[in-house]
Amino acid sequence: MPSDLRRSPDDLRETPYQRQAVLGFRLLLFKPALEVEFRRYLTQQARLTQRLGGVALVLVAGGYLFFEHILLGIEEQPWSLELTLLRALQMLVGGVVLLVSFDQRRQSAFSNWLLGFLLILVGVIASQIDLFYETSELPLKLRYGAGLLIVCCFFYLGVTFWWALLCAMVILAGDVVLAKRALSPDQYSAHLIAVSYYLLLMAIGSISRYAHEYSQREQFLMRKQLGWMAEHDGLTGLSNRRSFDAALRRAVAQARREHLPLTLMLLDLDEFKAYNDTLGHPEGDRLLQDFSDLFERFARRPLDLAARVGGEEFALLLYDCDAAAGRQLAEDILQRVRDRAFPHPASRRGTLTCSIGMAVLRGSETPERLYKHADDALYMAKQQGRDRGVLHHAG
Ligand SMILES: Nc1nc2c(ncn2[C@@H]2O[C@H](COP(=O)(O)OP(=O)(O)OP(=O)(O)O)[C@@H](O)[C@H]2O)c(=O)[nH]1
Repeated sequence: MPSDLRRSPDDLRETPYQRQAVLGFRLLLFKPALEVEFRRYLTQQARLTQRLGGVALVLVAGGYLFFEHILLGIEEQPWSLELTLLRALQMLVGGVVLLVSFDQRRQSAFSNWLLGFLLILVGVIASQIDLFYETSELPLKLRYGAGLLIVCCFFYLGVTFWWALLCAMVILAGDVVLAKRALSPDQYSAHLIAVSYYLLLMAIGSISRYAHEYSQREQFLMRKQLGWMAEHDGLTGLSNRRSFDAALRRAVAQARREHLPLTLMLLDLDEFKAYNDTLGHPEGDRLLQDFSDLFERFARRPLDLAARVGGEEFALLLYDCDAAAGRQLAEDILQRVRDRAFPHPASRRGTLTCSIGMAVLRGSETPERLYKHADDALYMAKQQGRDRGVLHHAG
């Protein structure tokens, strides 16, 4: 595990990815919500190999069918029709794998078990075909098809380790059961050599797949962590300025298209420099975190966004919110901060207060202009004595 992922400093907000990295995943399982996300990631990663696997299965099964009919002349065998049907079924499964790999919407939800089931099906068919040859008098006998499928469980299709292991074990058990039924005691004893070879393949496949999936999980956590860091503020866990700017641009475009009001609120802690100077920077950081926990609850709708856009400056984007509703919400925030009474020994009140500047999107105003208006209103709130909200007026 990379050391920077393992670290979870007290002063930074821990992400689910860091938490999982600290907890570890030796059993190749994440916490349920993260596991769902990982499965989606895994299926996306395996899409190409699934496609190749599906095409390979159609070509290999089709190629064998051609070879068996044209070159081996299996028509004389009593099991010729069954073999043809089984080969056709293998080709059909290849087609289904191909289709599954293109069905992006449903893929991650059920592909793990569906692909596992298909692997078992093709594996058991391969066992049965091996046994046809084993009991025949043909000079050339095709063998070890089941072994090939055991290996395929661990690679190519993006099936998770435990599920792949279970599939491989079912194929192996199926092979043993079919062989016991179809072969004479002598033939069965000889067949056990193939079984031991399958066991070996299963062990090699398991070890390789375990190591591979472990590093895939590690990579997943790293990527997610990096993605999170690019969009969030490490101290408070709120969206950062960068993702806020992007959200603001999107919200302005959407509000204009839907003819809905959009309010931007900029909020600044009052006399925070004095707080830092009196209690120290680490206490200042803690206050920023506590304040963020309170503040982010005011982003209630799906398109609302709470962000930390500067040192002690926060922004709240309120979609489908007009001036009256924005004013009311600003009052609620100010009151909530007063009620929470964060001690601020260096302030006149003795507890923390904040100031809010608001602007409502007008006409063809740009996101930058909207931000500027909210910033001007915040400046006025500070000028008018702090602990208040001011709405920017046109003109
Ligand atoms: N602890 C801590 N302080 C920060 C952080 N970012 C900025 N600050 C401090 O926030 C303070 C902001 O000070 P000012 O801009 O003068 O604002 P203020 O003291 O709140 O005054 P008013 O806004 O006018 O009420 C500065 O002392 C910064 O060092 C941070 O991440 N952690």
